Amino acid sequence: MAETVLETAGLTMRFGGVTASDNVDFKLKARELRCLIGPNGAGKSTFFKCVTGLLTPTEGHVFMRGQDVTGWLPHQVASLGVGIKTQTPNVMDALDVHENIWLAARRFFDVSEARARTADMIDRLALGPIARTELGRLAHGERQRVELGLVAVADPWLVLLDEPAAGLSAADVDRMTAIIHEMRRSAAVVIVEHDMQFIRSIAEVVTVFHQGAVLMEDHVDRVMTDETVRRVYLGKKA
Ligand SMILES: Nc1ncnc2c1ncn2[C@@H]1O[C@H](COP(=O)(O)OP(=O)(O)OP(=O)(O)O)[C@@H](O)[C@H]1O
Repeated sequence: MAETVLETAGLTMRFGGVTASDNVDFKLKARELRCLIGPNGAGKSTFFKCVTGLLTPTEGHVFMRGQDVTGWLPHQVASLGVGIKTQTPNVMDALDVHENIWLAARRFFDVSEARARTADMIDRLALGPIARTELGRLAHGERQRVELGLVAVADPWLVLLDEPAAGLSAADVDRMTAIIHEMRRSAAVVIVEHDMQFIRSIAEVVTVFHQGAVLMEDHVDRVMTDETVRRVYLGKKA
């Protein structure tokens, strides 16, 4: 049976009187892809932040490959070999694409390995034409592609992505999908996403959040046709 790479047990986060994450038990297997969906305020981001170390849960635990990482900071979680893409860009605008990817690779590999991986990533992401362009000058879709490159170049075994398709064109979403599929050859992937078209195109098992708790966890096709999910959380158009 595939190894469980990410698990939460009773994960709870309260902000004053608001229970943003409510006793969430979650399990993800090696090379599994899981989308987290739910309406605004359902608790997806809070769950994501507790898992990535941006927030310390009020109660409960986060385990990665069996290790209790509850309360670890994001850079400590990342040092385990976990790729994290938050909604806040983690790039250096004054440096060019090549330099950004090189720095990300160098955190994990020696000089020659980092050099090879940087070149390979630029090639795979078709970033060659903009390799010497400063990040600050790139279009949104190009930046998102670079940010995914920063995650992928470290060869993570677990990838956590918060709204990777936000604001992307259809062509950029296609590229993003291809990159995610490629990462999945060696990594489990969690994606928090609003874009239903993207979810339909990429998702397998989907976890639906509502009021901080898990409402349903099933294959995307069954989730999309579930009456409760459709009526209450996705709207009739979904
Ligand atoms: N820092 C905070 N302080 C107080 N309340 C918060 C904080 N962060 C989130 N909340 C509340 O927790 C609940 C869950 O919010 P969260 O952002 O996790 O939901 P979400 O599903 O990610 O929503 P969205 O899709 O809009 O991003 C909401 O009621 C929100 O107002």
